[in-house]
Amino acid sequence: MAKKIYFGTNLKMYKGNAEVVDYLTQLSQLSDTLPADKDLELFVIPSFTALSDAVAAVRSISSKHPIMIGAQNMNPHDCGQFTGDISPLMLKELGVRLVMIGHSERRHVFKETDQEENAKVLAALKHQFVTLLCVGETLEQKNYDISDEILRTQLKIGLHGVTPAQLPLLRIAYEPVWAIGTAGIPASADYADAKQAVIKQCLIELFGKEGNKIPVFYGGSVNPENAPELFVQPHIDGLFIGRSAWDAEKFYTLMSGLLTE
Ligand SMILES: O=C[C@H](O)COP(=O)(O)O
Repeated sequence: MAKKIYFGTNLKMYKGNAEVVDYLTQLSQLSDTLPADKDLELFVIPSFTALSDAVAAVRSISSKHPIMIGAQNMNPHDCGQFTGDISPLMLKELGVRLVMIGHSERRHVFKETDQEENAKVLAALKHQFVTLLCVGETLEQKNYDISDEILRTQLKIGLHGVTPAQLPLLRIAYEPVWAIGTAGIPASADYADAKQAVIKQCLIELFGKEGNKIPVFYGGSVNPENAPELFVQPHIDGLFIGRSAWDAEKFYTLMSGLLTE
């Protein structure tokens, strides 16, 4: 069977509700024209305020490749005294299917720890969300040549207590912090692939041969120029894109170019 291919985008704090609905309407129509014989998982992760209408928008358009809607963060508790936070039950109620945990901006701007990411991962899996754990080293850590240790630590703590039965819901995104966003320097395909191999090896150590089935994506300044080389790397199962995917047509063009090559 052909290998499953993954494409996703995190809209960060850039699109309001109306803009997300327009974007998803356009992207759903376009995704329907992507090659029907490809096994694709497409996901879009908008801000919390757009989630309800985002779910409705993708449900209202039939596409051969439906888009899964995800949340950018989640409190691990079902309810409680956590003003300003959003619980798994609230996301479930809206029909959200995926939760992203430990994005670089959550870790470095909001100072979330590996232990906090672990509590969120366990809660997301308990509630049957597709659970996307992001990992990645900072430039300082890269310069100290401790990237592998950092990735292994983030995975070993972040995934502590995950059971083999939960693995089909798990996704990992490797996003080197220095490669992300407007100030980011894209990782070379060789570097990205080498780190993805470290991640895959660690997943095998944690979960045995089932660990090798966990999809691992690359993210960090993916663009139309570097996507083709990244996409064909042996340890990269999908691309997780920011800026280059925020225009539906450009995202579609990037995906269709890779799928028809
Ligand atoms: O969540 C997505 C990543 O942070 C990548 O963003 P970027 O492609 O704009 O660097």
